[in-house]
Amino acid sequence: MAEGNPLFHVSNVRNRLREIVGASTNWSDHQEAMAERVTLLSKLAKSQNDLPAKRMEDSYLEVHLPLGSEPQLREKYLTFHNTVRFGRILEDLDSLAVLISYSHTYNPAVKRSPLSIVTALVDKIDMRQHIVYPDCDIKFTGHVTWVGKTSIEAKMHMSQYCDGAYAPVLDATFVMVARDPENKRAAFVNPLKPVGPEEEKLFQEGEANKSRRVELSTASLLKVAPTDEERKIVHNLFLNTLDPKTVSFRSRVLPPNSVWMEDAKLKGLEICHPQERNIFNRIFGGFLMRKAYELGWANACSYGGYRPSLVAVDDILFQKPVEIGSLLLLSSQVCYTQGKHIQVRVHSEVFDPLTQQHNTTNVFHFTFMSDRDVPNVIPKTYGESMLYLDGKRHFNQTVDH
Ligand SMILES: CCCCCC(=O)SCCNC(=O)CCNC(=O)[C@H](O)C(C)(C)COP(=O)(O)OP(=O)(O)OC[C@H]1O[C@@H](n2cnc3c(N)ncnc32)[C@H](O)[C@@H]1OP(=O)(O)O
Repeated sequence: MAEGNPLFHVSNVRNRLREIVGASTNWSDHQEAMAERVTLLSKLAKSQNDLPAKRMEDSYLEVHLPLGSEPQLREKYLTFHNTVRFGRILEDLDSLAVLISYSHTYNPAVKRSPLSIVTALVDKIDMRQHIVYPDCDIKFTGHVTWVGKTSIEAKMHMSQYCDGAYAPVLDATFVMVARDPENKRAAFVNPLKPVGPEEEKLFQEGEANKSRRVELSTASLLKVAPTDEERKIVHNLFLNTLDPKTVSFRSRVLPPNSVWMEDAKLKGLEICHPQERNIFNRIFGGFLMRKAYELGWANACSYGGYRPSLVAVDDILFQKPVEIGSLLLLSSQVCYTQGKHIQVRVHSEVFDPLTQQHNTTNVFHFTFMSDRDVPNVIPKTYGESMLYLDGKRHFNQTVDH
């Protein structure tokens, strides 16, 4: 990518974002800052054709996280076991994806961007290396790889400096969505013009990713019945749990080396304080990912009896924004296992104690690996069987066989 593109220190990314949208630094000023943003409505493009096409290099960014050369940064990123907190990396990736999207939509004629860019989906994060060292410098790079009318795909890479060179750690693909200044309606983003065969390929992959997402959501088990093969799997799991001593569909016995799914849950609660807000005064997506990841990790750890490593993250869906002040209920479930692998789903919802209403805000999928084979997780109910199949689908998608 082009040389001379901006290079940021990780701690400057969020300051830069605040400047771009004119966000308040104090919670007490947030209403005033929001009122100012409303005046930017007239700056929105009426159609995508009114916006100049951008190139991939226009959004290319490099961000440094100098864990090796700035030891004072380390504390925030350190686990008890002297590795890097992956939840913190998720926060950095989220901020970077937003800054990349703002770089793509940058308009030198306006001081503040009228767009509110939010995270819609973490399509996937592939780990190329399982251990991240807390005392070596980290570098993130990334740029826009595809755009729709109001959505943007950004790909990012993280690498770590070891033995004289940067070695790849992970590749991440995020989908961001542009909204109006009040974050109420979708807003157009600049078209993207790929240059050369390499960029064409990235763009085509982005197009294919979009079609794949549509296909997956059409085949969702929340909408349609499982396939024939999946039905057989569920029926076999059911048959394996029937008590051979009784002629009954009701007496269920846990097979050896197995755990009922209902016993493989871990739950948590977050009170969403203003400190965790994003530049649009909603809860920061990276914070939600960190909390969900840590709960999912703790569940996988207690399930497998060993500290697991992360293999992949896929399909983190941000369905609804989380308002400041919400009670956020997080619920993690081991939903599929295979050999050393543990597939965990974390569901988060806001609960309104006054109306007693629950609303799903996010669903997260994480694949972990233990150092030894783990017990098989077994569904008992039909609903659990669907979670099991969904977990299996996610597992097959992320882990190479
Ligand atoms: C430091 C700063 C951090 C700031 C970042 C954050 O923290 S953000 C905080 C975390 N994220 C959030 O709070 C977002 C919560 N989710 C939402 O508000 C909403 O679900 C949403 C705005 C993302 C999407 O809403 P809708 O589905 O109603 O939007 P709409 O139908 O208008 O679609 C707008 C565009 O988004 C695309 N789109 C929507 N959902 C998508 C998905 N799951 N995967 C891919 N693309 C998706 C559509 O194809 C369309 O693109 P095209 O028009 O191109 O076809």
